[in-house]
Amino acid sequence: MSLYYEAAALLANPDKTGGSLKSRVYKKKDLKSSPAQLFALLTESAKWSVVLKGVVERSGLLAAERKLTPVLAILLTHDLLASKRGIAAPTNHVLKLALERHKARLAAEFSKARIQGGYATLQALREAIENGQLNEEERGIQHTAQHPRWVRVNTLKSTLEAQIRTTFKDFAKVDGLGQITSASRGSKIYYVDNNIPDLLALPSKTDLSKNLAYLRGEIIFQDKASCFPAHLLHIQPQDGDVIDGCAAPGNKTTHLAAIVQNQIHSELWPSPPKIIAFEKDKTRALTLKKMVELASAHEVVHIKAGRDFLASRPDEREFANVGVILLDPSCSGSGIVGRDDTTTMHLPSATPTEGGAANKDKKRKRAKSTHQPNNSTAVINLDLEDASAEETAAQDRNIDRLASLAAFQLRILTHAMRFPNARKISYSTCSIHSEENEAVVVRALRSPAAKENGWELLKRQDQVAGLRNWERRGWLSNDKSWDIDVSEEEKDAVLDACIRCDKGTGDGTMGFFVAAFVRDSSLEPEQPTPARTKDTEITSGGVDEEEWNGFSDDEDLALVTKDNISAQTEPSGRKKKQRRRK
Ligand SMILES: C[S@@+](CC[C@H](N)C(=O)[O-])C[C@H]1O[C@@H](n2cnc3c(N)ncnc32)[C@H](O)[C@@H]1O
Repeated sequence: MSLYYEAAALLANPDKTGGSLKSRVYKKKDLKSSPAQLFALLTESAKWSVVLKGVVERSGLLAAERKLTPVLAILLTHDLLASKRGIAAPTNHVLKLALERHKARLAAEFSKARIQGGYATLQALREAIENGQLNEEERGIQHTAQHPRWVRVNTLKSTLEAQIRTTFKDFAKVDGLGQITSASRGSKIYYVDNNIPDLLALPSKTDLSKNLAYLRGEIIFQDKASCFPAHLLHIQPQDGDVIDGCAAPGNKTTHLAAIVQNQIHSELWPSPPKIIAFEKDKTRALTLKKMVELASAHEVVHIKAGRDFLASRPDEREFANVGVILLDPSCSGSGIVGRDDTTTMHLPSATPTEGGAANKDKKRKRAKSTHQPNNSTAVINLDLEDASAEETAAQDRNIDRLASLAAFQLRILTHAMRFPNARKISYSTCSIHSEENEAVVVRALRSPAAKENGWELLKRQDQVAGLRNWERRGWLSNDKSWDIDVSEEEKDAVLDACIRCDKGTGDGTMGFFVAAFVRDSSLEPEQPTPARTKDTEITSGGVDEEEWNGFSDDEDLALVTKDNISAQTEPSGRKKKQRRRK
């Protein structure tokens, strides 16, 4: 099989092998071509596909050459037009012959696209592609603002000042984010964010992956929007313990830990607080553990590996001092922007005649994949590395999927509302769909859990300064997303309390949503009732031990035991005293 057929087969992935593109290429046993050559061909072609898609479409290549698929067309035109080596096949190879027949037309279309895009030379176009500065629009290639590389300084290990003095000593400070999003490759500049403390923006392709500060966990790559939930909770010493209900890979958990740790020396803090981090998926819990340890958050964070937050009992003694809950549940991921370790292959559509009945019988060979040849917006999204993302980007807006995600998100939110001493909850998603966002918030407010326990939305005027001033508030992505009877006044109040980040804006964030709930302070919380013996058995030692499938030194179990002991010996006046201080 030629290099190109092998590459196309790897993309089509008919066996549905999991993992990143890199692991699929390098782990495949029976390859004829070299894995390095295959990986380079696929990733480079994907980068260039933003330009090559239009070139192939305008040349009529797919209509004329029936043996070509959209993927093969991109791979071959890449090597023909953009690679110094040319097409890696013998002169008489059927694919090479097919491309050679259209070489003049393809080259002309390629030059036209380059000139229309404003690139005087091929080298200039190459640099723009390397920098990810091109975006596909209907009529050609366009420049696009770059998504910054956001870096949160982990104050558990370092300070903003120390990082500026060391890691970023060769970088110049700029006053506007615009200078970061329009910076050219390799620019050594940084911008200190004015909404979130200890957050820096750097030009998109700044590679810090081998930097010591990153490897030591002193800095963490975290999108600005993803820092909103922990900041919005505005945790105070008297708030008690914190639950992170959906924790892996741990960006928000470690952010919470940094916030809590900064205040730990406060006299107001009645006892060392803990952050209880639930993660249902055992594999992701391992990533969480690594991240927590690297960030030096392990003294504060107690990981509940493989544990479902929905199965937790709010009235367990262990949670008696939980005053704050952060919920960042699984969502459609529709707000995610391409990470540096992802790439997209844009596929050319076939000619208008291709989908016609006459052609249907011709049984043309087309690689099976997520794309359809006649879909002009067809893309294949590729994870290059086996990185652990907060969420996986959604391919489409599937109504049924949104409805089931929204039902799960509502369940998790209303479950949190039943923790007897909880006073603050944040709810966030990296989705742009209001079905998963504003609609979940309204339904939660209407739920018995909210009404019985006196939960209401944290109004904009009561939000922490950096987020009160944030201009992007809630909105409805479509009228049907909110099929609840809500007065205009109520709707305005809800939308104003909700915070949005939109992708592709000058804010340089991903698409994101967050809202916070607070408890009506006139309602005295119920004293937590000790869980019955049977329930204790269900949620502690015995079952955990059976289910445990992760770390060998079972710190979760140790914690449960310790907490149970401390709960039993804790003076009962402590919680009352704390509440009086509020
Ligand atoms: C969006 S991700 C969380 C990202 C994380 N908050 C961060 O900032 O790094 C959602 C996580 O919740 C986990 N999850 C989903 N349902 C859960 C449940 N019922 N209990 C605990 N974890 C859950 C998923 O496995 C996934 O790792």
